[in-house]
This record gives sequence, structure tokens and C-alpha cells, in this order.
Amino acid sequence: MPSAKPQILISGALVWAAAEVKQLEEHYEILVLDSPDRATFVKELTTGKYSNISAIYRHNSSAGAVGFYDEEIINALPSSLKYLCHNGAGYDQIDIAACTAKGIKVSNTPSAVDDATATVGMYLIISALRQFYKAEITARAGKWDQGIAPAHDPEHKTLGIVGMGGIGRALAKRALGFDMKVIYHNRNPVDPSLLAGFPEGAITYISTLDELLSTSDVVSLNLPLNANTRGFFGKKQFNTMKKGSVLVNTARGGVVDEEALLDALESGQLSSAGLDVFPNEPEINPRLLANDKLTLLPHQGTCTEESQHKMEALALKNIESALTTGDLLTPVWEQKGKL
Ligand SMILES: O=C(O)C(=O)CO
Repeated sequence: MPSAKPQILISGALVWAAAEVKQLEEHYEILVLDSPDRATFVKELTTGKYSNISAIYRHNSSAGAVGFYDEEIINALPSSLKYLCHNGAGYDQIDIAACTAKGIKVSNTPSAVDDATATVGMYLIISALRQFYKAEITARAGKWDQGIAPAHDPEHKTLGIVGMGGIGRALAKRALGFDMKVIYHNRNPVDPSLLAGFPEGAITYISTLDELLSTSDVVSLNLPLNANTRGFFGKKQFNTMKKGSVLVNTARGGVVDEEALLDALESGQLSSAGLDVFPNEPEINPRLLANDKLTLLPHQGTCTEESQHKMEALALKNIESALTTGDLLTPVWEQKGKL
């Protein structure tokens, strides 16, 4: 007997939005994905365990058990499934083309992630410029400040933001607070209304990536990982950066060619870097771990209670909106005008 209430499948962590879940339970039946592994999940999908689900809430933590929502998983989803609401700004673990082909609408959680991720970006900029990571390691090793040379101030340095979305703008706000000069590169300048909160002329659009790279003291990567950006930041880009400059990445590890980054650090082309993201998380390349010019964090971008709550709540609001009106609140851009 199909359930009287539309069913929502929870795939991955949903911890902070208990009140929102309770409200949804008044109108929907909530199922929690408990498949121990991918093979079992695919089998359950194709043998009817989830044959009436209308929407899925997905968090990247589900990848540990069932893997990415790639073509295989998407194609196995039941025909009742119309909405896939991802908790996260980045949705590189979901095959959007396969969803579109199957008529499944996908949303993500932009804006909810902006402040927390930008704070991590600013922390990495400060730590990389001031060498706080190295200083802490030295102090903890009982060596006080041995080998720590005077570092660099953020003030009056140029920050080049590659990818001026919500996180980029939140980072710009923080960097202006440190009297940094802020420039950015996107394919097109952002709509001026999005920069309305900034002082006139505080942020400058640079039309070519090369010009941004060659004029920035610090480059921050704030762009999504997709087929166009995978591995795009490599030897050529490092060589175009100013000698002794800094790279910060809070986007996705897969955007950067790690070997080229290590070469740039070893040759002195970069003086330091700050990374919150890695291509094969939770693994970190041992050469990165061994390099003392790097500040490393284990993907702490949105790791605050407040942001986790905002993200979960927005993913659930997308589900509620979709199931009541047919429209997602924050659809992924690839599907705009297509579904
Ligand atoms: O929202 C995302 O995609 C994140 O990576 C959170 O840090």
C-alpha cells in the first residue's frame, strides 16, 4: 500500500533542523536512507524499497556509504522522484545532466554558506600572509619563534577573487575590513545591484584572468567544480601569478593541479598558500602535509552550527516549496529554463 503522505528520503546528515523536520512530518512521511553501501542502495532503488519517494534531501556525507549521485544512481531512482534538494553550495557529487534528462529538478544552498566559508577564506589569507600556522607549530614544539621571519600584512595588498558569487562577495567584505584592495574576475561583471552594499569603486572587475593573476598579492578561488573548472588552475596560472604571492582555495580541491601548486611553493613562485579543500577528501596528499608553507584545514568552510542549520533549513524549504508549488527556491543554474 503506498503511503498516504508524499515521501521524502533523507540521504546523509540532517542534524540541526529538527524543528523544520517536525513541521514537514505533519504533511510528509520522512524515510531515512540506511543502505550500508552503494550496491545495496542501487538494489533497493530498483526493487521497490523507495518506489514512492517524491523528493530527496541529500548531504555529501551520504557519499561515504552510497557514493556520488552519478548517472548510475540517478538512472536507478524511481519515476516518482521529482526533486533532489542538495544541502551544500557545491553539487559536484551530483550528475546534473542525468537529472535533467530524467526530469529531476535539483537545488543547492547558495547564500546559506557565504559567511562561514568567507570567514575560512579570510582566516587562510591571514594565516598564509602572517605565517601563523608555522608559528603555532614552532611554539607547540617548544621552540618559541625559532625560524619565524617577519611575515606580511594584509593591509594594502591586492586580493584577486576568481569567481564573484555570494562567497566571493562575503570575502570581499571581510578583506575590505583589512584595508585590502579587492579585484575580481568572472566571465562577466556581476550585476551592480549585488555590489550595492559596498562603497562606490571599492571592488574592481578585471576582464581577464591573466591580468587578475599578475596583479594580485593574494588569489582566492571561489568557483564551482565542474567539467570546465576541473584542474584548470595549473602551471600556467601559477607562473602568471606575481612572484611570492599567495593562493587560497575554499572552493574545491579538484579545481587546482596539486603538483603544480607544490612546484610553485617549492620554487618560491608562491610564498605560501591556504587550503580548505582537497581533491580526494578526506585524504590529503602527504606532500602537502609535509610542506610548511601551507595552512591546511579539513574542509571547515561551513562547519559552524549556525551555517549548518541555515543550510539544512534551506534544503528542506526547497523540498517544501517544490512539493507544494512545483518550484524550487534555489534551483541549480544548469537547469534554469530547461525544467
Ligand atoms: O557548501 C559546500 O559545497 C561546501 O563545500 C561547504 O563547505
